[in-house]
Amino acid sequence: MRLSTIGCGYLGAVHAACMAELGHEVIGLDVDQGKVDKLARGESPFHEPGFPEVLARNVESGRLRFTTDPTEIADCQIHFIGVGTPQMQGRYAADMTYVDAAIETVLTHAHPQGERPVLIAGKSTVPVGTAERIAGRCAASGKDIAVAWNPEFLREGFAVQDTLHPDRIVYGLPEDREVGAQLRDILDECYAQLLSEDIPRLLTNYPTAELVKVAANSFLATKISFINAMAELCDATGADVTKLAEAIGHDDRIGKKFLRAGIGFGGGCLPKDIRAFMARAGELGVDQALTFLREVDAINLRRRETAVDMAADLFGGRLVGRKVAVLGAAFKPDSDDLRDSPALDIATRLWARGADVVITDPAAGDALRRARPDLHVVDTVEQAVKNADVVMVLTEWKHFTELDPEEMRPRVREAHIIDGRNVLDPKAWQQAGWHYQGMGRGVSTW
Ligand SMILES: NC(=O)c1ccc[n+]([C@@H]2O[C@H](COP(=O)([O-])OP(=O)(O)OC[C@H]3O[C@@H](n4cnc5c(N)ncnc54)[C@H](O)[C@@H]3O)[C@@H](O)[C@H]2O)c1
Ligand SMILES: O=c1ccn([C@@H]2O[C@H](COP(=O)(O)OP(=O)(O)O[C@H]3O[C@H](CO)[C@@H](O)[C@H](O)[C@H]3O)[C@@H](O)[C@H]2O)c(=O)[nH]1
Repeated sequence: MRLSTIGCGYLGAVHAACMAELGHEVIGLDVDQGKVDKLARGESPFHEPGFPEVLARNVESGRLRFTTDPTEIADCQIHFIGVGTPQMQGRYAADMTYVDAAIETVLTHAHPQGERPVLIAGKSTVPVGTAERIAGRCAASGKDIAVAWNPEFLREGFAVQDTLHPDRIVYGLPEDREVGAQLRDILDECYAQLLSEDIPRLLTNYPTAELVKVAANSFLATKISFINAMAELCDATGADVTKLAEAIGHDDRIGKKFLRAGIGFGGGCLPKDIRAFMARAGELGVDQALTFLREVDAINLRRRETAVDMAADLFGGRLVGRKVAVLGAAFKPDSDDLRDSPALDIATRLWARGADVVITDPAAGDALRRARPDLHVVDTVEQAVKNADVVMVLTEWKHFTELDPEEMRPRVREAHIIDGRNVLDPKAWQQAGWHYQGMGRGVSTW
């Protein structure tokens, strides 16, 4: 099939390359000339394991192309919408201007031919009601262009694997059964190879598909904030939240995943998605249903200040003149994404309280230098920790979790380590002479 992906960021570029990997002919359209030039050369504009290989292979084969010229999407059967839906400045709601612009691009340049409608398949995370609104806009255009909502659940760091082996596929379809069945068949043809692997495929109406996405992210965010609330209790009582999470996680009904306490969640999805969901619930007059998400957000943001206070408390509450080595800038390991990164936020707060902050990240260094020229960014852990008064592990890159405390000890001025992700072995660090502090990890011989 001939497909387009409108928006070639973390989601769209990976989706485009993976669809080409499935044998489709794909054109990726983006408004960012620099990004398109890189992608067209087969070079990844961001850090995502496994993506460079899939990208290069499919660009080379000619099945995958990238452009800024919208006329090139004319004869595609499906247009996947993967543009951003960021939080609006100063508000909780999602900024829908990019989605609306992408839809206008398709309506202007797509040329439906033959018996089947051209399909707009929305992958961006949007407020419930968007698909219906866009379908209305398509109908008004007079062109034979229809809409399905096909939310994306990939995780950064696992984007290729998650796109090629998703744990479920959801199609939000129009209520008209005949039209809906036609759109279902078009998507089935696109995903035939995935569906042959018995991946669950759920057919829903538009609002259900849109809600599935934000409900999933709200649940994940809630799980993380729940365990971080428990971390606060652990700090107040000397209990160990990592043991607590392990113990409750043995109950299948709770499960072990997403119970890692620490400095909390960030990234381009969870924080802005729960806020946009609350804003939309308010518009729908059901804001009370989601007031718990305010608490989820508040608990999450509190973790960042808690980490800063932990560092300050080591020096009687004053960070002025203290050298803090921050290990990690990206919002999670195996990514260079700095959007709403707890690590970067903490580094900024430390700096604002007068600390001499030196930060390093195995992948996000260049992006960090561009985004934050005010911060002192270095290439290596050795440079970062040199003469540090406290070392903070804020992104759990393997590179950091495997650090040797014995080898690190002579490099620092004062041997304080704050484990913002609860990923280090406290005993190993203590035995090497460090004062170790986790987040809600207490001090226990057990
Ligand atoms: N990043 C993820 O892991 C992920 C996973 C699932 C869903 N999502 C959702 O997918 C959407 C995209 O997220 P992302 O992380 O890829 O964002 P991103 O910022 O990395 O990418 C968005 C891209 O869209 C481009 N763009 C903006 N307006 C355009 C237009 N009119 N025409 C063509 N291109 C345009 C931008 O230049 C950018 O390259 C969001 O709604 C997000 O919530 C993201
Ligand atoms: O137990 C945990 C698990 C995660 N995190 C943090 O939570 C954030 C988000 O992590 P993760 O969900 O793995 O990353 P994303 O790539 O943002 O993926 C989420 O957001 C995407 C965009 O909507 C969805 O597609 C994915 O399904 C959803 O997991 C990161 O800062 C993690 O450090 C924790 O603090 N504790």
